[in-house]
Amino acid sequence: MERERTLEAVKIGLLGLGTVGSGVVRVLSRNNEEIARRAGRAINIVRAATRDLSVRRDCDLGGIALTDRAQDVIDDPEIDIVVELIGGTGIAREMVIRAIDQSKHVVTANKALIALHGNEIFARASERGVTVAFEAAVGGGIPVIKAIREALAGNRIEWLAGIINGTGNFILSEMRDKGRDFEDVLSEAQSLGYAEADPTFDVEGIDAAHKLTILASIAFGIPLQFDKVYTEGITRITREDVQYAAELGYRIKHLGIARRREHGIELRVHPTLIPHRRLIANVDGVMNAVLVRADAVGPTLYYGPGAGAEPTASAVVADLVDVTRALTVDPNNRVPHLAFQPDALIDVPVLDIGEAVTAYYLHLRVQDKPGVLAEITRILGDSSISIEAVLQRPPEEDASDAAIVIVTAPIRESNMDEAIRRIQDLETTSEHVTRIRLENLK
Ligand SMILES: NC(=O)C1=CN([C@@H]2O[C@H](COP(=O)(O)OP(=O)(O)OC[C@H]3O[C@@H](n4cnc5c(N)ncnc54)[C@H](O)[C@@H]3O)[C@@H](O)[C@H]2O)C=CC1
Ligand SMILES: N[C@@H](CC=O)C(=O)O
Ligand code: NA
Repeated sequence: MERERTLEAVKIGLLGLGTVGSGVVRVLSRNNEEIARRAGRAINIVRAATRDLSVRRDCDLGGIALTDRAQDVIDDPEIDIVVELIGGTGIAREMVIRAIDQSKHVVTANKALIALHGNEIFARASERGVTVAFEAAVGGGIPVIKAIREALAGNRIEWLAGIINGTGNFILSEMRDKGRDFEDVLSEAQSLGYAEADPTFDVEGIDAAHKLTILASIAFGIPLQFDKVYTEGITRITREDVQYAAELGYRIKHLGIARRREHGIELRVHPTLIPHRRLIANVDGVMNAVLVRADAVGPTLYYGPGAGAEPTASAVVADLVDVTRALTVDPNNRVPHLAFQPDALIDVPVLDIGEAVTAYYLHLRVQDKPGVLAEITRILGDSSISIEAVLQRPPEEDASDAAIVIVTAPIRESNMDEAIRRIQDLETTSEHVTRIRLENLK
């Protein structure tokens, strides 16, 4: 009580008053007292920047001074902590570096910025003795960065797999459960504030790849390496594949997977079949989940809203509380940005996707003739690929070809590439073989 009365409020400068920025203003104002009791002093936003001053906002600004010049917020000598909620890697990067150079702490929700420029930003922050906190950058409101970085610090992490894009999971869930169209659900995700400014980042897997880059770094103690992530989005998933997967006992989810292997690390983002009984297969809508397998604790699962104004604000405000406590108690006693001490990061190679080992779902159309399946199984056998299940559909009325769906045992991706090439070359098969990776996640 004594401390709360004697310490001055921490002064925050906010960059961006869109979906997340407005959420932060609302949460900080509504829970002000509770937050001060946790942080040891009040946390007040005193100045905010937005690109267009005339736009209507979803929050009451109270006494917050407004500007359209982000640099004015940073250069204000009163500001202790800068919150970056503009997004992108242009002005956002410039402003974060400007804040660090003025020895100001930064809180950001910007995964693109951390994945692409985090190595540079954290090095600079460490030199200046400031913190750049980024809990909101992965899994929105789920405290997954904190969990991996702090609560699993006694473990050797073996792998993690996550549904880490709320927009994409919302689209897949609505398409499967309600038969809605892709474009229609995407528009709804945009109006709910879930999607990125450029929604191709969500649907082409780039946003998930940004997040996987960050998760892999804090899980394995490796530098951030976005350019090494193999990335596929959700745009080519068809209703038929969703149905066939269901008949075989699987759900299709868009996953980011980071796995430690003997000679390196797999980093991949793609649609994935998961047995329908797994908890993570039942994570729907805007919810995200990250499953982490570590040696001491075993499997742990982190679940919650992956996007949206207040869930994301929840993570931003938690970071503000953390930074405020560090300022108040002991500025030198900080958790390292990437969980491991900066000089202890190890540059373990990231494996090419051809070296990934996973099971597969294959869907192809074949001429309705005897012996076709035998030819396909021979080719798979030549590449040492075992078959676990087969679904055959008779041709639809008037059609001369029929669908075959095959589930294989785990195999190296390069073996599967070769087998698919040979299957596509057969005269009896249609040119395109759909391949979706399958993970048991045990
Ligand atoms: N929307 C969500 O659910 C989540 C978003 N994020 C991240 O949070 C960040 C912000 O996202 P949103 O709030 O959704 O974006 P938004 O587009 O709703 O808001 C961006 C804000 O930045 C302002 N802005 C743009 N350029 C500016 C400039 N030059 N100077 C000052 N202000 C400028 C805009 O006026 C707007 O107020 C992004 O990095 C995003 O990836 C992270 C987790 C969830
Ligand atoms: N566009 C992102 C927002 C949160 O990170 C998503 O949909 O997950
Ligand atoms: Na988070």
